[in-house]
Amino acid sequence: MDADAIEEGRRRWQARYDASRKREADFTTLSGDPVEPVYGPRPGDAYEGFERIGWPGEYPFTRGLYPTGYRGRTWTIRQFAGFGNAEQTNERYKMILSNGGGGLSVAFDMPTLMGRDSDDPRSLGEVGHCGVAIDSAADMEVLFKDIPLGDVTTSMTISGPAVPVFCMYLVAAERQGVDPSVLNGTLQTDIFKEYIAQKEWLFQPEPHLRLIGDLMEYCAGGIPAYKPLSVSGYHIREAGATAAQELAYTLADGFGYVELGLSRGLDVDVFAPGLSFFFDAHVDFFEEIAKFRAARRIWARWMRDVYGAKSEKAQWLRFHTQTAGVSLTAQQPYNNVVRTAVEALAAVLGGTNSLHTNALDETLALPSEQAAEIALRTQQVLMEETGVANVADPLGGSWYVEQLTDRIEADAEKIFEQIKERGLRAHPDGQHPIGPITSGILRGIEDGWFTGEIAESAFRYQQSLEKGDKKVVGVNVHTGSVTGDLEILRVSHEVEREQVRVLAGRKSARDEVAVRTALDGMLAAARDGSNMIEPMLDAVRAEATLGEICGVLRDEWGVYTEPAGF
Ligand SMILES: CC(C)(COP(=O)(O)OP(=O)(O)OC[C@H]1O[C@@H](n2cnc3c(N)ncnc32)[C@H](O)[C@@H]1OP(=O)(O)O)[C@@H](O)C(=O)NCCC(=O)NCCSC(=O)CCC(=O)O
Repeated sequence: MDADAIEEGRRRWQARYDASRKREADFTTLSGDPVEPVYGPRPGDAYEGFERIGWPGEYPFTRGLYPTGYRGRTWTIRQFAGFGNAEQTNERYKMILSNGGGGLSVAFDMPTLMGRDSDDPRSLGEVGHCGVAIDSAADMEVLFKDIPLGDVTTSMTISGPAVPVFCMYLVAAERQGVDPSVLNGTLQTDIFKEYIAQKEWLFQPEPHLRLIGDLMEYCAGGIPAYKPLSVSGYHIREAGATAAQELAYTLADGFGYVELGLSRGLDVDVFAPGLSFFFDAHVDFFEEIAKFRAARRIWARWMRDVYGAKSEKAQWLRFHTQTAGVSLTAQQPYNNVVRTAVEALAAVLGGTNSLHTNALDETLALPSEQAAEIALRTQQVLMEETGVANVADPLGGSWYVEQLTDRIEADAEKIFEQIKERGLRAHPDGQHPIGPITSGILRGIEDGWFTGEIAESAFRYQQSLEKGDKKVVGVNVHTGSVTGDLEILRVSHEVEREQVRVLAGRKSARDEVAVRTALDGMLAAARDGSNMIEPMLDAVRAEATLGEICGVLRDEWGVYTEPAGF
């Protein structure tokens, strides 16, 4: 790009920056010297390929979504939390919010993630262990007791039974007297990544996609700020994918949901802002920063050029980041604080919108209160002390980071081509039921391609670790240690007994006829193809449990069994 065009861009950025609201904060270095909100080429310098980098707040958004960067608003500190029953988790949320957490993020226990009630025999031993147990709207009410749902953004990490859980959240809001249309938050809902990596699905992909389409339609129509999908690379990466695979599979999944919305006749400029993303921040500092920058650029280009999005918000890739659980070690666990800080810094330099920092004890158990506090404080040290929120995309223009960004983007584009080819193998006539990328994803799930590719990458990394080419402190290098064991959080099995007892009480107190009638209404909608959200809300209002709702649908749609692969 020639020097004049760069200057014109700088003037455009400056005008938008001047017109934007900024935080009341001291934007100088520790020594008191002023810093600019963003840096670019020196005036008069040309820069080849600058259109790929650009200025913060404008297409292709490589440098961030806002002209102000974090001067307008810092990232949301959103710590993923949940354990035991709704009451215990509610206390943890109040602790997080009173200590400066900016939003909530619900971790559910395994039975809830699989759409089972706490009294289901398959739930035995798992209730309240890896997250909070939620059986019905009554639990959801307790979970958010004294937390005004209209004022706090809440993320819920659940995909298989995401839609009934969303209905419970809506009913909890109704019972607080909050108008559901003002709710703002995020539901994970990303079923593609369940088949690819996380493995917590309920049905075959098609009925899941139908439910997701219903949800997108419902939110686009009535809850404009709510994000019904958090397209997740985190679990794909944690399963062993490379940075480029994480990026490409996740963005492809996102394209799949866009194709789903379009196939339902929805307006891309209306529903696309409801798609958000969730990435891993692994320990290779610069590669991660490049990955985040490439993510925004690729998404904006595809949304504009392939799917016809005209509004900026529909071209924006907004993302949450979690530091890499898989990088933490049980050996010398205090070192995990350092790893997490480095990973969190990469997320921030990559312009994350929201961030979770892992606790140092997470390889061993759910975080203790002390470990959870250190994780929270890690973000606050970055935000308040280091000056990283002063300048937008401070690594923009670094030869290394720009080349890494280009390389990861090119790698991702190659993977999109492979996915499209798989789609064409499934539909050689080019007649795709939802869209070309979706066909490729479904084919890749069916024939085990994604899982195979991820397993290959995981295997290669493990080999290099075992050969000592890659090093992990405390594991294959610097293994001697004088630090003692950690106190870890243990969730008592008493929680399970109590949850089952409370559930039995609620079931005996409800109007059984109302429950049956509502479940029948939901089944009728499942059969006649109409939008299922309203009838599901009725079932939830009648205190039908998660297991009952999912049970009706399992009976109707069947369950999914993964094909064996070698
Ligand atoms: C979009 C995100 C990513 C973030 O939403 P947030 O509300 O926190 O932030 P945001 O949208 O960026 O910002 C809030 C509002 O401020 C505005 N805003 C932000 N920065 C601004 C700036 N500089 N100038 C002007 N406005 C600005 C935004 O446009 C938005 O307003 P408007 O709303 O008006 O636009 C959302 O989807 C989210 O919260 N995701 C979290 C997902 C999550 O927690 N997942 C946990 C998975 S945990 C998991 O899977 C477990 C893994 C494991 O451990 O196993």
